[in-house]
Formats: sequence, C-alpha cells, structure tokens
Amino acid sequence: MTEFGYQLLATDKAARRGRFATAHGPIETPCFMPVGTAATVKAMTMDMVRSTGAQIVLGNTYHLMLRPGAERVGRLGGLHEFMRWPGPILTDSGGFQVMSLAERRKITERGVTFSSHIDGARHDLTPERSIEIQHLLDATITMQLDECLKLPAPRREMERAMELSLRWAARSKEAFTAREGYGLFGIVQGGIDPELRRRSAEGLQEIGFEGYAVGGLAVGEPQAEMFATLDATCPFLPGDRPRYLMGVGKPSDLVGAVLRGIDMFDCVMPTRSGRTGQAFTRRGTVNLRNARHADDPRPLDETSDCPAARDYSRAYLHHLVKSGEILASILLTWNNLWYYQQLMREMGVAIEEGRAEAFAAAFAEEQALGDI
Ligand SMILES: O=c1nc[nH]c2cc3[nH]c(NCCN4CCCCC4)nc3cc12
Repeated sequence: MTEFGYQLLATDKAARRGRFATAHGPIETPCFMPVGTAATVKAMTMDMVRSTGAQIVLGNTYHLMLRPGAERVGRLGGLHEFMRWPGPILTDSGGFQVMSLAERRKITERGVTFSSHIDGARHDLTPERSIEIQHLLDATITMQLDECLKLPAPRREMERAMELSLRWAARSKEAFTAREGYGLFGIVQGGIDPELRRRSAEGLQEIGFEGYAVGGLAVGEPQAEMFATLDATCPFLPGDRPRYLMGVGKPSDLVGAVLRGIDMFDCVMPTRSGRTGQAFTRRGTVNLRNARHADDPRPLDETSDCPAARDYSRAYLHHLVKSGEILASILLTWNNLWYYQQLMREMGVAIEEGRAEAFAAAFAEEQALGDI
C-alpha cells in the first residue's frame, strides 16, 4: 500500500486541517482543485492558476481519451509535461462524464460502452482501461471507475449502482500500479441512503485506498440532502486518509462540507461562471453583465491580493463582458479561482484556531449582505 502520509494537523469537531505528500508536491487541505478538463483550466495559463494558490488541478479521462488520446499524451510524457503543470493532478475516471456527455451509453458488469460526443465513435471503458488511461496520463491521483446515479432514484437502483461500483473498485485496485507518491481513490456511492453509504464506505475500506471520494452527490439534490449524506458517510471513512467530495460546489457547499469532514473539492463553477460574467466575492456573486456596473469605478474587492479583483474597475469589467472580450473570461476566472483558494486558506486557519463554526456563520452573514 503506497501511502501519501496524510497528516491530520488540526481538527475542530468534524472539520480537519491536513497535509499529504505526493510525487508532484505536497497538498494542504482543505483544498479546492480547479477543473482542467481538456488539459487546460479554461482561460488561464497554468502560471495564473498557480498564482491563485492552487496546489492540484483536475483532468478528465473521458475528454482526454477522446481527444487528443491517452496513448498520445503518454508518448508526449504525460499530462504534467503536456500542460506544463509540475504540481499534482487528479483525474476523474470517466464514468460520470460518459453518463452526462456521451450518447448511446450502455452499462454492463464489464464496464460502459458509449459513442463519443465529438465524432460518434464507439468506445469501451472498463475499470481496467480507465486505470490504464490514467496511468498513461501520469495522474498523481487516480479515481476508480464507478456508476454515479442522478437523484432522485429508487433505493433498489441506488443499491445496484453502489454494489456495482464496489466490484469495480476491487477491479480498479487490482489494475492499479502502486508507486510511491501516487495514489488510487475509491468512490463511495449509495445515493442518499445512510445504510447503503455505510456499506459502500466499509466495503471500500476493506479493499484499501490512499484516499476516499464521496461520489453520487451534486447531482440535483438540495444542499440539505447533500449535507445529511455527508453526516451519514464521513464518520465511516478512515480518519488518516484524505476525503474528496466530487463536483462540489458553490462556496456555501464547500464551507458546510469542510465542517462535516471533507478535505478536497473540485467544481467547474468558478471557471464556468467566470466565462458568463459572474464574479465570486466575499459579499456574494456579482453579475457584471448588469448595467448597474457601467459607471462604477470601484474594484471587485480592494482588500484582495488578486490583480483581477483589486486593479480593475467594475465599469471596465462590465465593458469587457458586454463587449464579449476574451479578457473578461480571463480576469473573472482569475478572480473566481483566487476567491475559492482564499476561502480554503481561511477555513484552514479557522480550523487551526478552533473557530470553524464561527467562521462559517460570519461567511454566511457576509454572503447574505449581497453586493453593495
Ligand atoms: O459519483 C461520481 N463519480 C465520479 N465523478 C463524479 C463527478 C461529479 N460531478 C458532480 N457534480 C457536478 C456538479 N456541477 C456543478 C456546477 C455545474 C456543473 C455540474 N457530481 C459528481 C459525482 C461523481
């Protein structure tokens, strides 16, 4: 078992501050992973991503296997070389994207078959092939192949998908090449059913992974249901391994999930919203398409260290967004990723100082203020 050497640095009730070492550098938690789907964090250079304080980025097996192809990235030295990102990279295993993007999908015991959303070509994705693809990409953290159900779903469907994912977890582990500083994460499924979640968490722990993801959430359920599922899942995960909540989320999701024991997050929200003119700030999101910003000389947040938040007027950002200028996406993505990283940094300090719940309350109050 190659360990990442996850260290618990501080706890505040269920909230954790931790650190683990990987072959591509250390990861301090709680942490947010910018999404770099097609080997790029959209509208960012990797230096700009680094400037926000991001330590680890996410890549997608589904997209990269279709284009440019896993073997090609492998021949070119792997994702770190290809996209010039020396830090850790986590790759999702492809199942979720197959179910949300591909056409003519079919799930069997063996794996998933689907038609590419790019050119309609047929593809096969088994637990073994997904592990092989992620190895060719040289992923620092590899994810097992799993089946993520859309919610709501009947309990018997939740049980079927959870048990299939457990069998695929064992096959993924079998196919994974253990290497120092690299790790394979299992993914807990089970919908919103506490008993299924416990069985999934315990089943994964018997197989043994370097980290554990909570999957099957952020698929349309209300925030309260997501939090209740975390309350029913995290206590059954080993305390000495990182915990990753997949696809989450908006800022209040991250704060509530950290309080419930989650260490790692990924979500397209800060980058995708940046491209639609939305800016995340301490006082909630600001829609820079809105004409009310046309003459506003103030920056988004003069207290921020992010140049996009501190050095440009809202009037200028509004002008860029209305004009459809590329720089609008660049500056707003930069602001949003910086905001997410700053939120994780502040949560980490609050946990160290034993004031995580007070931080969460103050965060909610400031967000509710709304933009001035
Ligand atoms: O259960 C999962 N297994 C593997 N990968 C996943 C990825 C996921 N991504 C999400 N949610 C993404 C939600 N996101 C929010 C912003 C807009 C686009 C969709 N749930 C996930 C569950 C899983």
